[in-house]
Amino acid sequence: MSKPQTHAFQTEISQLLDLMINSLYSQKEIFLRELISNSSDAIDKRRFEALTDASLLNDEEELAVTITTDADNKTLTISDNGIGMSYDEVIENIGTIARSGTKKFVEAVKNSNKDQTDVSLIGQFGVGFYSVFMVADRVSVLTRKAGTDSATLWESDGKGEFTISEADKPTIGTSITLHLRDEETEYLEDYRLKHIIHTYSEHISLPIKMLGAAPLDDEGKPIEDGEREFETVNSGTALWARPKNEITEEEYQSFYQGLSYDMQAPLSTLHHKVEGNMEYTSLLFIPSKAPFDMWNRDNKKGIKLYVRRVFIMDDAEHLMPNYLRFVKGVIDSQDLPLNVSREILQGDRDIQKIKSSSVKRILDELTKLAKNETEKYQGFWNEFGQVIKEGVVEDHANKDKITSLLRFASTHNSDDEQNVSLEQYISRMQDDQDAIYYITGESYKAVKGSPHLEMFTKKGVEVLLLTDPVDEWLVNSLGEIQEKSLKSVAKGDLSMSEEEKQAQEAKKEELSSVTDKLQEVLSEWVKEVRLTNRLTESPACLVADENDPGANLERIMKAMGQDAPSSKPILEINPEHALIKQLDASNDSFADWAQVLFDQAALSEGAQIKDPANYVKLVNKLLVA
Ligand SMILES: Nc1ncnc2c1ncn2[C@@H]1O[C@H](COP(=O)(O)OP(=O)(O)OP(=O)(O)O)[C@@H](O)[C@H]1O
Repeated sequence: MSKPQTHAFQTEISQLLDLMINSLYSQKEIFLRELISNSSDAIDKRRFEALTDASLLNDEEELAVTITTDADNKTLTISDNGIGMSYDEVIENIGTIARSGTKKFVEAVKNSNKDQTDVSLIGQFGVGFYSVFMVADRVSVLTRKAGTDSATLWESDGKGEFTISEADKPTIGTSITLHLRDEETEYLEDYRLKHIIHTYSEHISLPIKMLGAAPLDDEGKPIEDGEREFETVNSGTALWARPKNEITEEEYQSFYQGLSYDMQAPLSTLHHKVEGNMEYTSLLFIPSKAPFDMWNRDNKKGIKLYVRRVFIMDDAEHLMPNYLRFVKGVIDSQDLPLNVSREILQGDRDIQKIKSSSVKRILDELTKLAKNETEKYQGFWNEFGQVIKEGVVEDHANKDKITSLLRFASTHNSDDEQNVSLEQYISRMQDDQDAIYYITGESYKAVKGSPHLEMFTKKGVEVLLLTDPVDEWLVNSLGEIQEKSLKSVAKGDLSMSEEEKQAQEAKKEELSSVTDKLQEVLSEWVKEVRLTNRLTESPACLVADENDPGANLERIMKAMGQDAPSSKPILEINPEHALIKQLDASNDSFADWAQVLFDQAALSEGAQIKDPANYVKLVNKLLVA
């Protein structure tokens, strides 16, 4: 047998271990949940691989997680008969390759208070195994991969290095032994361990076994040396397979926590058993709070696929659309073949049907909440609204339903809460109003103060205030709602009454020398200069041509590192403003005034000006003139 080899932990893992050992003080018990969850994954994998290679599983063997303690040596051992790891896999999986979540986790813990939020991050970031160093000062992993004869022993005190060597192990699977710190011996107590298992791992669909009590003699006293038998301490069954009316709220909640690591109760629980041509069970949860990684569109989705109670795969992307990536749950099919692959799922008609029914259930539930429990729905919208908006673009079949779920901030309200539905907006529209008006921009403050709103405010016309990046795509995808189209207040022409048109024509004549000259000196920056009917207080504003992308979309595209087709805006001037009235095309400083006017118009809609230093110079020059 070869000599043990010593390896250094990868830097990020070292940092993580340092945090585990020195900074995390609360809820240390979750290390057990992490190990049980890894064991359960490993057993699922063995069962799955045995579907194509029957030699990997022997019918008599009961797949289980076993927990034993040794009080004299202060050790706790968690064993499973899962898939196991080869020598190379051990090196890779524990110690060498940091998961993508590791760095983020280290940063998140460093930035947070030392309270329980620290620890609740562990599961979410997928850095589970290393949590053992919160309670142990030495850990050994003995593992043998299914289908092989050789085993591997990994050992470490968590301080920078680990050793690895070839070893003997009579059975397939993994045993992890924790040498508990002196102050952590509570994890040798059966009642404590059972309590943790009930709290966190009750619904793992595998038996978790511990030694039962000593047998009793004829007088009912425990026989000290009597042989103790292993007993299953969790319910060990698939919760979703049980009849709905036999499942308590607490059971649903603890199952949800096992799936999501979210300590809060879910907003809604949807449990359905579908029978008939296609049989399946779905248990879906809508969380109350957004997970930290919701914005990562490549991230795992929360649906686990089972076939006849056999776990097939996690993050089954074909079961939930992207915009519902926050939904967690299980779908268990009676009909799919056990060897179903991702490729097969992609084109499978039954899967499509399961997916569309699941989406319908979730959207119906949200519609119900929006109608009957507005406060609860508002809480949901505040957490997940931005993601739901993606649905309008992504899911044409359900566009109407999703549209009715949308909520926006509006000039009708005095704060930035997104709580106005399109239906409400339409019900408040003025008699002669032909469009749903909106403005997009970087922040609530920027759009609320935008000069583009001046005339709308004066006329009492409501404008939706859109500041989420996705809104730009949303407004383009929405189309007509109750025969009303959406119109940006910062694009194209605004409709005018006959009277207004005539008044503007007259002014146009009067100011033609000014507009022509402005057009000439600003030709590098603007497409056109024209009189406005949008402004009441400001001298000028920039608008985009009807079919141009607009300043906000260009800004967002640039921020995303994409090439934004840049288009020149139209400068609109307010003939009633003193500054415009004073403009004299024959004045020597006309070009300076024109530049200041243009830059101001950009600034007031929250955009950046191209040459700020020049702007300051020009303003100062004009101030002292
Ligand atoms: N009991 C085990 N049997 C087989 N492989 C294991 C076992 N425990 C851990 N591993 C391997 O080590 C890897 C790292 O485990 P770790 O708990 O750090 O992260 P993870 O399980 O991938 O993420 P998460 O904690 O989010 O589930 C696992 O992905 C798995 O490949």
